[in-house]
Amino acid sequence: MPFFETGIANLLVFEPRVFEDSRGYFFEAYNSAIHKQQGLTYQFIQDNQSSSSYGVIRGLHYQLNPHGQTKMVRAIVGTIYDVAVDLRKGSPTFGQYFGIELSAANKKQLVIPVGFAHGFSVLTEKAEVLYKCDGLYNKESEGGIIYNDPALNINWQVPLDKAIISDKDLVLPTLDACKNNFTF
Ligand SMILES: Cc1cn([C@H]2C[C@H](O)[C@@H](COP(=O)(O)OP(=O)(O)O[C@H]3O[C@@H](C)C(=O)[C@@H](O)[C@H]3O)O2)c(=O)[nH]c1=O
Repeated sequence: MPFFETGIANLLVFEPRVFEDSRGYFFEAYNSAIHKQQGLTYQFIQDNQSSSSYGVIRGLHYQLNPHGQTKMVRAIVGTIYDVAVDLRKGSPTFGQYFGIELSAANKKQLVIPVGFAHGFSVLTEKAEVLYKCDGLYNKESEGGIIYNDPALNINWQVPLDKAIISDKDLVLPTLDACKNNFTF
């Protein structure tokens, strides 16, 4: 199976089999049957794409239930450091994060279940990120955690004094300040 554990339950890395020949390469970026064989039964209904320059940090974001989203994230241009924070009530890894480089070159994807906050930093001059979601965007359910929460202590792998961050993300609360709102 092309899925690998991360040390956080149900947070998985997907590594597709890549077929290379004289024309270039081919791979299945998503095949629902392979996910079903792994016991993953979500149905993706929204695809998002964003482009960012070096030093951008987006996140950490989540949507509250019943609008929580499973996300399957990859970089199709450049390299990102992708981060998922476990927000699931009662999880032995609550408040812990997993980070991984996802790149156009390594073709890895992070499968992030409902109950995680998600964010990424951009490690190359430019990165384009594509992610599938099994729930639609719901502005009223959006929530987030500040990228530099000392309790999370995320190493974003870019200089934080030069990071490019949206006004919205700069005023997000710490995990401690919002943890009682979670419905996961
Ligand atoms: C996320 C989203 C945003 N938008 C709009 C709202 C806003 O005007 C504009 C930009 O939105 P944001 O600033 O929230 O974009 P961004 O900061 O890239 O938000 C994304 O960050 C990553 C880390 C995630 O995990 C995503 O789920 C999403 O939250 O796009 C949609 O129309 N649909 C969507 O699904």
